[in-house]
Amino acid sequence: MNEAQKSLILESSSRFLIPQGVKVSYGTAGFREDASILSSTVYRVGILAALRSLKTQSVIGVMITASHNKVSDNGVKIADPNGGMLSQHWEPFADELANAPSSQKLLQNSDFGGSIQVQYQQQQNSHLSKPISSVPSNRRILFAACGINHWLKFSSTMLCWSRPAEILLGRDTRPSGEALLEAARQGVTSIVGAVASDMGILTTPQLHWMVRARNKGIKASEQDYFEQLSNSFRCLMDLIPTGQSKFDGMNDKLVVDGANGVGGAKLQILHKLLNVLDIEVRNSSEDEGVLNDGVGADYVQKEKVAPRGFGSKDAGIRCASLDGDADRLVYFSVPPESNAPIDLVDGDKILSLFAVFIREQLSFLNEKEDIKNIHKPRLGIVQTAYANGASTNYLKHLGLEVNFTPTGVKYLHEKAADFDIGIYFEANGHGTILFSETFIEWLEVRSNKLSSGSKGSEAEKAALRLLAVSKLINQAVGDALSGVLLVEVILKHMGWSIHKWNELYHDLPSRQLKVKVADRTSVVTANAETVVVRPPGLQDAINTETVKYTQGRCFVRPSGTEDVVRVYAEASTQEAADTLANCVAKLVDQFLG
Ligand SMILES: CC(=O)N[C@H]1[C@@H](OP(=O)(O)O)O[C@H](CO)[C@@H](O)[C@@H]1O
Ligand SMILES: [Mg+2]
Repeated sequence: MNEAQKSLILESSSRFLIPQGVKVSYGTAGFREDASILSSTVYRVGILAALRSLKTQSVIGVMITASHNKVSDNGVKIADPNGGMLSQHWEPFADELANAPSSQKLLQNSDFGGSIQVQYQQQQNSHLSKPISSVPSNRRILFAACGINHWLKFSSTMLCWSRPAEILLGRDTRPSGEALLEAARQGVTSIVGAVASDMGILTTPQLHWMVRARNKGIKASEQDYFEQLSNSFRCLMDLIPTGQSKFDGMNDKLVVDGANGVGGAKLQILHKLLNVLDIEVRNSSEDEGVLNDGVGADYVQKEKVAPRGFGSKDAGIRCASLDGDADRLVYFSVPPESNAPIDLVDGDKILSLFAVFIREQLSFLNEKEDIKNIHKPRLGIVQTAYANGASTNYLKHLGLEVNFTPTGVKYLHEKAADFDIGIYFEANGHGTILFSETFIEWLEVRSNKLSSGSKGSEAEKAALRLLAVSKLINQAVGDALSGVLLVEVILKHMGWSIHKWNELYHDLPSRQLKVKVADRTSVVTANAETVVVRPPGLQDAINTETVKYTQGRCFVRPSGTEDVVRVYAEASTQEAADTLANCVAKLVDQFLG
């Protein structure tokens, strides 16, 4: 590392001293802590993002948000070149940088130039080289993260990279966001030549969308985002079968809970642009309420109650709730009696609605004899063990391929990318539909052919609908705004009310509990977290309990975001699900307490 670079990092890092005794970890949602201790972490993530940008020679994103956490928390995560989550290989490096105890240590950990030299020497003297385990651990991580051939192209100083680092910065509405964004900016610009662009207050999915668009060389401003969503939405509206534009016994109105966060205000902008939907936004950041306090998708889904500002006056109206950074979405309807539980339409049911619609379009496309043997697009569904068993049964009965991954969007997203069309959702409402590049190309060719041969045919409309869905639904991450628009247009297409939609299947009663244990990492699971392999004996004990219940299913796993072991149980009645969950929670306590 040259002297100018060294002094730049030393000088800027002295403004962001690491708090004593705090150790942070880059989890499923990046770094998330009380906002008051985060500035050095965010500054260092800025450095990491610039290094990631140099390594990938692409635009990288940094989002300052703590999603559905309380307003005094904040967090930071990196968006990779494809708009997805930071590559898992780099997570340990994020931890090393964020936890480096001093500026000198930080300097060593950011020393790409040094790494290149070591790497280069190893390559040149491979018969003499030291075993990799003798290389300092931060360097080993870099080696794992970066292909050797790639490194060899560069000299020992990062100033020789062909394209300077470029980072897009975004934040949600938290009061701590502005200062933390400034910390991120200073981190980025402490790498020579790196450029940070402040994109302002955004939803998390907007920032991810912009990063993906920039790297694909397409228009990437917030206005472009709104235009792409509204144009593809209008296209889908125009393709609704005639005579299908009225809901089945339901008025047109949608009321959205914005969690007092960023999503409400952004939805208002979309709403104005669209001018065709009847949407009322409550709990917008412009209102009085506190972010995520008795509002938002996480609260509604976990507590199964209506958010603040909603009550029996809304009975019969279609309602939806976004989380604090608008990457989660659930629907619900409020009962006429004030203390009855709400009808929750969760991520599993949004997934099912999308699957029914996509499957219908694919069947229109496949109807034509001439393509039967040419290409059969593969539709794949991805869920986690938290998906309600009734949803999985429903999807399998439709003949769909259902896959399971561990909890965490990065796993679901990765699996969904294996298909021509991959639909993934967590029960909590985070999910999207991925279209492979080859499938999009195939669709474009096919819709062109159909428009010259059989214009106006169902097959042509199906191809156009699928193309519009691929533009409407965020291809980078789950996005509550594009999710709302897709749900709304599919309900119109089907002529379904929220009640009809909710009747697709009936959820099995379920219960989630948290158990505090001495060390949650002593629970090790396998098979997409459905089986405990350590401590020995715990899974057998869970099995013995679970078989006592009709339709019983139960699993435990250590949380990735809280210091607890989570217990999930399902059974044919609520009482049985509660009892099963409580018994298994006791077992967890006995084995690990
Ligand atoms: C049961 C549950 O809802 N788990 C959530 C929660 O993860 P845990 O690892 O369970 O703490 O936060 C993750 C990040 O937001 C989200 O992806 C996941 O679905
Ligand atoms: Mg969120």
